[in-house]
Amino acid sequence: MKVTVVGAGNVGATCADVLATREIANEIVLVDIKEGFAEGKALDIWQKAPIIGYDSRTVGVTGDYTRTADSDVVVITSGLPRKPGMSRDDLISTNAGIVKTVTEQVVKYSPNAIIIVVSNPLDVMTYQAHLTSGLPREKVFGMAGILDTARYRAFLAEALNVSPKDIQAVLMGGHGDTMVPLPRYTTVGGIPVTELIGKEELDAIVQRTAVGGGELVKLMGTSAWYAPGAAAAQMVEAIVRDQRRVFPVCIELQGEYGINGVYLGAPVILGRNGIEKVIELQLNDEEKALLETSRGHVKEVMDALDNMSKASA
Ligand SMILES: NC(=O)c1ccc[n+]([C@@H]2O[C@H](COP(=O)([O-])OP(=O)(O)OC[C@H]3O[C@@H](n4cnc5c(N)ncnc54)[C@H](O)[C@@H]3O)[C@@H](O)[C@H]2O)c1
Ligand SMILES: O=C(O)C[C@H](O)C(=O)O
Repeated sequence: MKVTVVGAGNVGATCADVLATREIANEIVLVDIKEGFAEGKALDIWQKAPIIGYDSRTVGVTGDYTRTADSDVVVITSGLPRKPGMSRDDLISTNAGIVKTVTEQVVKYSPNAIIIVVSNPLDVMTYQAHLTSGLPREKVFGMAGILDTARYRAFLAEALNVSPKDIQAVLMGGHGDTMVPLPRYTTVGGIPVTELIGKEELDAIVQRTAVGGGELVKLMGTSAWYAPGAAAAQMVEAIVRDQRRVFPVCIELQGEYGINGVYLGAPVILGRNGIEKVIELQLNDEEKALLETSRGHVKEVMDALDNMSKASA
């Protein structure tokens, strides 16, 4: 299997490193626009192979998409990360241009690839990749839900003093402060989380999760990369190994949850064909209201992207 990761910065290089270290693909191509940057990162990952013991080949290129030809999966991480004081939406004008150019090159050389978008603002950059590639929603979708649920699971594991491996959870909605927590569907080793933790503490964890990206931006001056890179690699793994994993993924809803034509996080089955199925949960009135708020916010930013595209046409 051949996997391309576009953007050899913090998230892209971490994703490529996890793909190589866990031998998820036998050939990994890292692409960046900065001269020599992807080549250096790929060489460094390859030189780690004898130490850790893996044989996935990593290759880096500067803007040479011929080297990415016939990739099975492409992960797009190119674009600016936010700085303290910024929202993800503030990145839209720069990153839309980058995601558009990159997607054009990706589909030119790998027309059959499945595309996973990571660049922010995530839901709208996934929409941009969909518009540019013309691919069906099953083959172009975004990574955010695995990261958001991982944060939630990590906070819960800390609060309950249990292994994060035993916490199962799902979140929905846009990747941002309007994400939709679903504590009703959170279990700890099969036990509903509400039996193990009080409402106040759980609400505080949900709130911390919603602003989890911002917490890290404040601490580091730029956004997170270890968990995001690993989350994108986990999606690649589900596809190349046809695992049919159940993950929350950013996908264009086409009537599910009563929503049409908006990119939002929802639980799906992920396998060899990309999105194998969108799972429709029975939401209660409170959850439906939260999802509607999230839909409204993402739709506004999608409309802003449409207006930008019209203005520049
Ligand atoms: N979806 C998520 O959950 C999530 C999580 C973390 C970060 N992100 C987003 O991912 C993006 C990357 O974050 P990062 O921390 O890796 O940033 P970074 O600055 O470390 O890396 C971005 C890389 O993209 C490259 N790049 C820019 N334009 C390019 C182009 N046209 N072609 C190829 N490469 C190009 C840059 O040279 C840089 O190396 C940001 O937009 C960030 O907000 C999303
Ligand atoms: O917070 C950010 O800007 C990056 C990413 O979306 C995250 O949640 O870590």
